[in-house]
Amino acid sequence: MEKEPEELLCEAAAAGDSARIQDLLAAGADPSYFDSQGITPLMHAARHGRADAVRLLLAAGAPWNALSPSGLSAGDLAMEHSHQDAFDALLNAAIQAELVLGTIARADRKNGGGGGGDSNYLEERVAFSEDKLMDAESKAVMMAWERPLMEAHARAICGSGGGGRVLNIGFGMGLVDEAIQRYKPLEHTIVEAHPEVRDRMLRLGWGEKENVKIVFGRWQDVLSQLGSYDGIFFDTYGEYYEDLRQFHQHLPRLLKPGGIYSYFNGLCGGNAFFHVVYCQLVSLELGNLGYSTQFIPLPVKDCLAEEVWEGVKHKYWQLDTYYLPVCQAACDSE
Ligand SMILES: C[S@@+](CC[C@H](N)C(=O)[O-])C[C@H]1O[C@@H](n2cnc3c(N)ncnc32)[C@H](O)[C@@H]1O
Repeated sequence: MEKEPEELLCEAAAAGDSARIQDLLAAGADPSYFDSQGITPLMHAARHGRADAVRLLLAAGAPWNALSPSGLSAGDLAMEHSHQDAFDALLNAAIQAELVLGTIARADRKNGGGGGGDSNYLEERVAFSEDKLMDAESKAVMMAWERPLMEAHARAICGSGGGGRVLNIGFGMGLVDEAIQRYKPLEHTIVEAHPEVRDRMLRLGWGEKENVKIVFGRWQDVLSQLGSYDGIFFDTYGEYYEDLRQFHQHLPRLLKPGGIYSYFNGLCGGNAFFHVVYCQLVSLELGNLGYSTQFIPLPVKDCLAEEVWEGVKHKYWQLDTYYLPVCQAACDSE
C-alpha cells in the first residue's frame, strides 16, 4: 500500500532530507499531521537534530507547540537529545510566535475583546490549611513546598542592601513576607486583593508590625498608593502572562535605581520547553524596558514528592529546576 504524503514527510523530516521535504510540502503534505504514534514531522526532525528540516517545517506553518502523547513538544525533544541548532530554531520561532500573539491579544483587548486573569477568584472563598491555600475549585493558590523558593526570592530582593524599602505583591501564605521581615526592611509594603487573605493577615498581626504597610486591593487599582522601592517581588494568582507584562510596564516608576526586581517564575511550569520560551520572552521584554535578567537555577525535585499534590486539582509545577529571576536596570548591572 502506498504511504500517505504526510507519512513520507515524517520520514523525510527524521532523515533531514530537505529536498524531499520541500517537494512534499509543495505537493500539499500537511506539516501539522500527527502520525500513528502521535508524533509530528517537526518532532521527528527535532528528535534527530535536523535543524534545516526544522526550519523548513516551521516556515511551512508546522505548529511549534504541538504535544506528543507523553506531553513533549518538538523543543523538548531537541533539548532532551542535546540538538542545539534545532533547539535554537524552535526557540526563535516560539518567541516570535508568542510576541505576535501577544500583540494581537493586546489589540483585541483594546477593541473590547477578552483578556486579563480569572476575575472570579477574588470573589470566591479560599481555604487555608497548614501546607496550602486553595481556591474554590481546589486549585492551589500557594503551597508550603515553595518556602525555600520564597526565601531565595526574599534574599534576592533584600540581600545586598539589607532590606531598605521593599514591595511585595500578593501575600498568599505570607511565606515571602516572613522571609522579607528577617532582613528588617525599613519599609515593607504588601499589596493583597483577596478579602479573606487580607483578614487572615490582620488576624496574624501583620497590621501591627511597625515597618509593614498593607495596601488592600488589586495591584492594578492601587498603583497610585505605591512609592518607589529597593526591592520588589511579584506573585499573584488567577492572572496570566499578560498581567505580569503589564506590571512590568510600571517598573521604571516603582523600582529605584540600583533596585532589584523578582517574580514567581511559574510560567508554563508543566513543560520544560514552554518554560524556557517564557523565560526568554520575559527577559526580552524586560530588556526592552531597560532591565537585564539573570535566572538562578534552584533544584526543586526534592521538595516535590507525589504526596505534596494530594487533593490539589492542578499540578502547576512539574519541572526539576526552578529558575529564579533577578532583574535590575541594565546600567546598574554593567
Ligand atoms: C501565589 S499567592 C502569593 C504567595 C506568596 N508569595 C507567599 O509567599 O505566600 C498569590 C496572592 O496574590 C493575591 N492576588 C491575586 N491577584 C491579585 C492582584 N491583582 N493584586 C494583588 N493581589 C492579588 C492572591 O489573593 C494571593 O494571596
